[in-house]
Amino acid sequence: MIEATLCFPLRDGADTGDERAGSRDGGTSPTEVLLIEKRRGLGEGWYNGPGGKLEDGETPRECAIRETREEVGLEIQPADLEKAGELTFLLDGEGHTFCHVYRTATFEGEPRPSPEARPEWVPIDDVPYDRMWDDDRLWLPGVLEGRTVAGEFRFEGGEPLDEAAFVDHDLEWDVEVVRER
Ligand SMILES: Nc1[nH]c(=O)nc2c1ncn2[C@H]1C[C@H](O)[C@@H](COP(=O)(O)OP(=O)(O)OP(=O)(O)O)O1
Repeated sequence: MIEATLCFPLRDGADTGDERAGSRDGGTSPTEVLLIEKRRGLGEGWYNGPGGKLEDGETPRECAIRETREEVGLEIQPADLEKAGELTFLLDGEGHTFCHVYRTATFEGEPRPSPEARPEWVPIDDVPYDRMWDDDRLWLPGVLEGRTVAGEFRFEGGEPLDEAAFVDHDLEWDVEVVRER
């Protein structure tokens, strides 16, 4: 099974233009999430968080930090990355991808585009679910509210995964084991 990551940087919309846009202000909830429009590979043309596949010898946390740096140019410290979910994507009954989901409200830098990704801050209340993977509308709202999730999502119809049909799912919320990793 492919092991991959997704990372969702969060900020208060009022911080727009601030160098330290990522730091939370006195505990207020973030209002915007940094999504990317994926320019190539799996899910091309759709919105998602920065992320990608683990490289040899890399931990999921290291992968999420590297992919976020490579795709949108933000720097994240390992301790600032909060584990928010573990998602299993099955294709035709077989494990296809295991995805570690992270979020962070603390990072350095300003998002910039790369060959893989065009970054865009979007209001948490206005995430473009109609331009994302079909499963995202089921788990991303809770992740953006600060919850943890474990999910299994079944696709059918053969490779590639992004052309298969999403058929059903199981979700478990507020999962302690997810938060610990
Ligand atoms: N059903 C799904 N819902 C979702 O939100 N993200 C998914 C998903 N299935 C896969 N992903 C994400 C996880 C991971 O961040 C990414 C994997 O895509 P990659 O960018 O690693 O793949 P590519 O085929 O583009 O790889 P490269 O050729 O190595 O760039 O897609």
